Amino acid sequence: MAKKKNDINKTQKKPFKLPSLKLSSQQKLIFGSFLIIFGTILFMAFLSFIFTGNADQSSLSDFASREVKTENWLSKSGAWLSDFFIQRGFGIASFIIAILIVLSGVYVLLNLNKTKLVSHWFWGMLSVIWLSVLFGFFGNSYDILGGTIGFEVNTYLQDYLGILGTVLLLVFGLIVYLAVRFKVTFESFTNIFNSAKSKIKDDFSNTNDNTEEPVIALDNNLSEEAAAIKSAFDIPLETDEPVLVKKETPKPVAEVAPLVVKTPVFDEDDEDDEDIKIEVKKVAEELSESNNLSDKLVADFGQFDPTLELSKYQFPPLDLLKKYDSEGITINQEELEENKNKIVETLKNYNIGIASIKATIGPTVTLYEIVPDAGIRISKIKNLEDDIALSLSALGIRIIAPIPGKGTIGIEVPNKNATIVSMRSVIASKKFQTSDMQLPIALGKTISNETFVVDLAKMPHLLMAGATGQGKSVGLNAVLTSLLYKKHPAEVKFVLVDPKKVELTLFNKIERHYLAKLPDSEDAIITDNTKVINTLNSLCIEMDNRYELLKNALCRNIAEYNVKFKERKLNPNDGHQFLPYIVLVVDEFADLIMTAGKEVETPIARLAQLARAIGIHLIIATQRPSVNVITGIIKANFPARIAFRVTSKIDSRTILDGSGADQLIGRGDMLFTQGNDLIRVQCAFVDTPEVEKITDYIGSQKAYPEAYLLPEFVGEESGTSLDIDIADRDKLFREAAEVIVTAQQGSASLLQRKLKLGYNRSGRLIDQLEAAGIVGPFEGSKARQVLITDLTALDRHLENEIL
Ligand SMILES: Nc1ncnc2c1ncn2[C@@H]1O[C@H](COP(=O)(O)OP(=O)(O)OP(=O)(O)O)[C@@H](O)[C@H]1O
Repeated sequence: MAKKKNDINKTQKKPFKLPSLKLSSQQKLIFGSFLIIFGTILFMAFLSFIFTGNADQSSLSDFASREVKTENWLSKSGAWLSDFFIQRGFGIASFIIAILIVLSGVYVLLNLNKTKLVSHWFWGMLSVIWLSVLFGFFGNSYDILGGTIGFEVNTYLQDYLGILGTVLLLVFGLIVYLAVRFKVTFESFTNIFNSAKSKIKDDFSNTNDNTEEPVIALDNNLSEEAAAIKSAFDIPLETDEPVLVKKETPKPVAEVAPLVVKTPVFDEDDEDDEDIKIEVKKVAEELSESNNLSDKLVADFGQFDPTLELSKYQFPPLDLLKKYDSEGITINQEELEENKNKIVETLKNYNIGIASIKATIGPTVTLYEIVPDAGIRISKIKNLEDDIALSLSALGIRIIAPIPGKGTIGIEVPNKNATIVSMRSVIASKKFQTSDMQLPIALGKTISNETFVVDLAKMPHLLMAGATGQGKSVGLNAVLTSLLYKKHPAEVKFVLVDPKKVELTLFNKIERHYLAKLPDSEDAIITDNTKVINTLNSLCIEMDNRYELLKNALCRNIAEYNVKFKERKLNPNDGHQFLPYIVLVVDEFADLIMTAGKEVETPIARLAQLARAIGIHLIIATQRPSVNVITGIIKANFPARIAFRVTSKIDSRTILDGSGADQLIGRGDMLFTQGNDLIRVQCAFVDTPEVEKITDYIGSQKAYPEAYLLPEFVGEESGTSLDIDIADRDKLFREAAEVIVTAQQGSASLLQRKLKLGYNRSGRLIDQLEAAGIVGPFEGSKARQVLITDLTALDRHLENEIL
């Protein structure tokens, strides 16, 4: 068994592989052009040698001497090279070598298939040898024809085979060459012969007006053999009328009979069979090509570039952002010492000894890490928070006991002079510039003065809370600015909800670049609460539509989907398109939830639960982080939270599930969490004039014809009660009825799938169908009963309704 396997392995030919010689583009240019020039030099020298070879004969021995003149076009080198290749080598067949060298140069330069080049060299050199041996016959009178090698090999062969034997050997060599190289067969010879013959015959018949007689006469003159060859060729030419005449003529019947037997047509058929085989192979190749249509498209047009429509778009330059004088941390040694002493003393007062203390200076706070003496309870230090704050006479002291993963206790003490973390410094940081995150946000700097960059796509939604005046709006602007500096308008769209009507208005200028809106709305920035509800529901429809696209494309998330689309594996005719990320920003969420309640909460919760995979991300900011604003369902779906300073411990608990936010010092001092650790960050500061400059810069550039349009949402006003007026029915009512009747299944999710609708609209459609008596009432988890049996009955039902 094993042996058999081995045999099989042996018989399986491994494809010939050239040793890979990797050349850089520059090396290819140098090497390729060298070969082309060298080959051309050889060619010119050889050509010149034919005329000047004799004259230069004598000068070759004095190659080194400058006085000796040569007549070759390429002087001494030309004369020497020609003598080497032609006189002492292969004779005039050496021209082929020059051509092969030029060809090699072209292959290297254009990076063509090297296996083909090897084949050219192999067959080229065989031709050189064959020709030089052939020309060797004339070596005595014209020695340059075959060169020394050709002459010597020829005479050697003649010694053993004689002239005739040598000629036959060369003919045999030629046959082998033609058969192997050009796949010439015996039939192709006969075909050439036949076609020549038929041409003569055609010419002959064309010159005679009376075609019938001479053809018969010609046939009569044919020998049996010749007639057979003729018929072999005539049969495929169906329009060849003289042949028909010949077949109908009774006279040559006797000849026709053996024709059928002897006719080489069958041989030709056999050959045809072989051709068919070859064609089958071709079909297979074509098939494989069509499978890799996307590869071909990518090879022809390159990957799809979503930024093409605004290919000249310029990202805002760094100069638009302000530099601050108070930037850069200055270490105030005195302050450090003073704080350290106070900490040590305070702890000593409570009998807590310290083994070591270390300080890390951040932009707003300094972290003192202490290692207490062995045997000290951590809770004891934690309880001293207020006492330490008192003794340091500073606001915003936070004790982290212990610092996760470090085994030390941290005491964060605000610096006397806080430094501003400018947006410019975080945007310019290497960490942000080189990040390959999908939606990178440079939030600010950590306590150890490192730039803090997070990926919104990973969060996947963000909840921001903080008392008024503590830096929320600046935080939102920092988030939006980060995305503007990193993402092309084709890659991200913002849906901005701003009930305060002032904070986000600046972004109006980039409406046609970066904003998304409802088809019928005038302003892209939403300030009206009813419009917010429509927009949120529209986003839900967009989400459902995107899920449908992802499902059809067999992708798990938007990143995979977009990669597939860029690789041209998804057909735009099937509704596929490049999907930009959508970032929904809601400022003053409290205001919204107070006025719209469940109507806002439901779509927000739905988006928060489901939208992460399809690239819709939510950022919600609120002043009042109370439980009736940040409800359980919202909290559960927003694992990433930012807390600016809040006024009470309760608020801190609502937003962070723990205290800490109440001990912040304000002005952009914040705590960030993504589920586990709390990270203290100084938010980057971006002022309104800076945002204005950025939006002006972007707004002045070429834009899309309009903002990114979200799917249309038919609002609740269209009614949900069961006594729905016929005129108020949804535009898709009839279609929905047909879907339900055809499937005999009264479910809203069926409509959602088939008509690509959102949850709410399909629910409303079902209500309307119920009101129209097409489906039965709601039956809990079961699908509703369909009361109409088929489409004809449905037509009748709807017609009666109108009457
Ligand atoms: N990151 C920061 N660095 C320095 N100063 C800041 C920072 N963030 C905010 N501030 C200061 O705090 C002030 C108020 O900030 P901001 O307008 O963002 O507060 P807010 O929380 O949005 O207030 P409101 O809820 O009333 O709109 C700013 O004008 C600025 O002076």
